[in-house]
Amino acid sequence: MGNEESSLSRTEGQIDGRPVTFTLRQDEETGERELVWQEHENGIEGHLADKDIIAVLPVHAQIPDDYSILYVASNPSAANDSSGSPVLFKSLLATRLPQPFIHHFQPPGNACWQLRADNGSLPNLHIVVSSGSGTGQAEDVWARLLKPMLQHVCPKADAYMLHHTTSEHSVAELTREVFLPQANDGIMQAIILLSGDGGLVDIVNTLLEGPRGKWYKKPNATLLPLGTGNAMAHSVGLTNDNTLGLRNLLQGTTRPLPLFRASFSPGARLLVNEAREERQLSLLNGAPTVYGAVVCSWGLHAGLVADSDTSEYRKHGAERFKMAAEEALFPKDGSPAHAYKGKVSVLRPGGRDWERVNRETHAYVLATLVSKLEKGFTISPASKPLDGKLRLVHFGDIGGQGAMEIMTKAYDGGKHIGDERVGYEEIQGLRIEFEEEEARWRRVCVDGKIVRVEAGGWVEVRGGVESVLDLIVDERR
Ligand SMILES: Nc1ncnc2c1ncn2[C@@H]1O[C@H](COP(=O)(O)OP(=O)(O)OP(=O)(O)O)[C@@H](O)[C@H]1O
Repeated sequence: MGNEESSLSRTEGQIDGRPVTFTLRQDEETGERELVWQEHENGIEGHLADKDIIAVLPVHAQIPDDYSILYVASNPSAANDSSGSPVLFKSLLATRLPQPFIHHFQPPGNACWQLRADNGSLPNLHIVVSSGSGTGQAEDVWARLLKPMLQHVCPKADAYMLHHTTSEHSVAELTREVFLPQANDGIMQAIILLSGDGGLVDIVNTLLEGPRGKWYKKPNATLLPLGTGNAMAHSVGLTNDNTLGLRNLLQGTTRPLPLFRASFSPGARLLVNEAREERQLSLLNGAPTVYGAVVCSWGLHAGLVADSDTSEYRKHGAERFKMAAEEALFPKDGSPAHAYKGKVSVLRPGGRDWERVNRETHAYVLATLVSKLEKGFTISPASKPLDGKLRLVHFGDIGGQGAMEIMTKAYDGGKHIGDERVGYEEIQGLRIEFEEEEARWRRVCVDGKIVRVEAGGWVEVRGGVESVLDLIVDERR
């Protein structure tokens, strides 16, 4: 958008039928941009911040001056209700908007929203409302944000299938029963996921479990970030505005979602139901296997994700990770932070041999495909959205205080990688052989899921898995 002085940035028009003067403004200090209008009749001023705007859409080809501005406004009742949608859907009808504004917010010609129909047929659109994600906002976000927006942009508002999760198995079942068979039939599917990283990972794992035929057509998925960490959403930049993923949904294009594979020794089990139960993992060539798009870790990170995965901790949102970290680094019984025993080896890009990390004990071993694990926590600053590069972050037993210093630097824009105690590099593979007696020190985190490995067991992580899903990302940001 231009500045206030440009003639292009000031027009005479209408807002919901009332004559106004539009101006584009940019705050000199913050750089934040907004559309401002002043009503001719009464001088009342209105404004819309750039960050609140979802899209600007033409109303009809025969009335080229008219556009709908779709935007969000904060939900006043959300302050006292942790399951309330933080924002609500709104729209305005605007006539003769400044051209730079239209240019900036009109979805590009290749935006997926317009491509979601195959050969002119209706899009096969699925909406997955994951009621157990995060602090339980998905239902209200569906009702007060996404649904009204779909009714606005989609002339056939019932041309979608709505799925509400009822258990931790819901997304996997839906994928097994609907997404995978349809993909194998060559049907194009678009999935809008109101969830955290977990929903995405459940879909990917189930797609990879089943046989994929010759006609397999990758579904595309878009996220409304309603989990706790929302690592993928933060890392691809879709939380840079206030629209809870809606701008990304209307303006983004498809990109293959890179994946890694974590293979385990035969006794590895998935922990569920707050670690009260364990489940078998799917087998690939006889080895229990999980796929991930975000992170595979052992040590402090895996421990705090596992320990904080209770309904009591979940009430605290992303704070739960910090609370569990505090307890792990400075245990209440006064004991030191745990030194994790095991052999860690890496396979470097282009290398053929595994190379041992020269250390007997470890505090943090984490391989990731993304830059951020939660808002502001930049674990891998070199990672670019969906670049498919697996990176390792690791450090040894440096005590609770030392680990806290490193975590604090990670929250400060990823400065930890400049700390000499931290190892950081691109890798092709990671292998850990566990040398711990106690089971809780043999827990591995794969995208929020916790796998417990048997005594003397191992895990091996490899990048470069064939993508089975496209993610919608607005790369223009
Ligand atoms: N209705 C439900 N009942 C029980 N479990 C559910 C229900 N809906 C979703 N779940 C489960 O809750 C978990 C939510 O995971 P998700 O990743 O979406 O959110 P999160 O863990 O809060 O966020 P993140 O992974 O981004 O930190 C998943 O394991 C999912 O299977």
